[in-house]
Amino acid sequence: MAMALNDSVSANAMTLDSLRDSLIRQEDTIIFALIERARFPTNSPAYDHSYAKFPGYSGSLVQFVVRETEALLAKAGKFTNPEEHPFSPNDLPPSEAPPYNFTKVLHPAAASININKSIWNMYFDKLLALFTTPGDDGNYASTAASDLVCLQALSRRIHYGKFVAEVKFRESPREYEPAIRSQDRDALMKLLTVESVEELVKKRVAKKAMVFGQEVTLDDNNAKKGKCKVDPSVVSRLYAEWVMPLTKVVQVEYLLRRLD
Ligand SMILES: C=C(O[C@@H]1C=C(C(=O)O)C=C[C@H]1O)C(=O)O
Repeated sequence: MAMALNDSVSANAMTLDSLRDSLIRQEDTIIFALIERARFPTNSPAYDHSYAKFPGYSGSLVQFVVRETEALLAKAGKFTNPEEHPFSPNDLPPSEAPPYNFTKVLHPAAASININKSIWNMYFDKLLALFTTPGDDGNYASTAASDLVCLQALSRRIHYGKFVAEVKFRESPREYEPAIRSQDRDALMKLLTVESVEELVKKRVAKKAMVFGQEVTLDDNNAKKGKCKVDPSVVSRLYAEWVMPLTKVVQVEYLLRRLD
């Protein structure tokens, strides 16, 4: 069973297997988020800087929604959890919630790693066009809210690389230490890569997209063998080209600082 890392039991029992279970569960979250976003057409005005002017703000509607939503969630304490990473880190108010003592698993340098800019660019410049249909139905605010759910799910999964790297380091510090001391990114990348696991992930996410994206009917004879709500090959490509490589970038960035 996948448990949140802020559970003290799981912090003690944190293993590569338990982290991989969590990554597997997060696949469901990501795929359902994509399915929800795919209900809307591309709705390009949401991303157009000249579409609207919100008072005191310059930028696209989606940037406005992300910044304002994150500001609210920051006040409510969301980003005090080391699993969460904001997309607008420079504009955030402090938490107004009582502090929670999250179990300290990571090296303190982890806090300086946030690759959401790369995730943002990947999502808007590459992924979005692959799983939405061209068109405009005017639902820009709901579309932007759906985008943020996708971005947050992807970000959480990709930044989980910090915890994966920590466990890999703890399991074999003597293998990692020389590469960390010589700040050798390529050697670290090689050490932490497990191709057999990556192959399974690609196949499993395609299968999940097929299962989760089916039309469910009570009459099996009439079951529509139609299109999936999100193309399984796009989900597999998302993981192969972006999610897993970015997770590994986070792992390398974390390990480079692990002995600071
Ligand atoms: C996350 C891990 O590290 C690497 C990244 C993977 C991923 O992002 O799914 C899978 C295998 C590894 O190459 C892991 O070993 O589970």
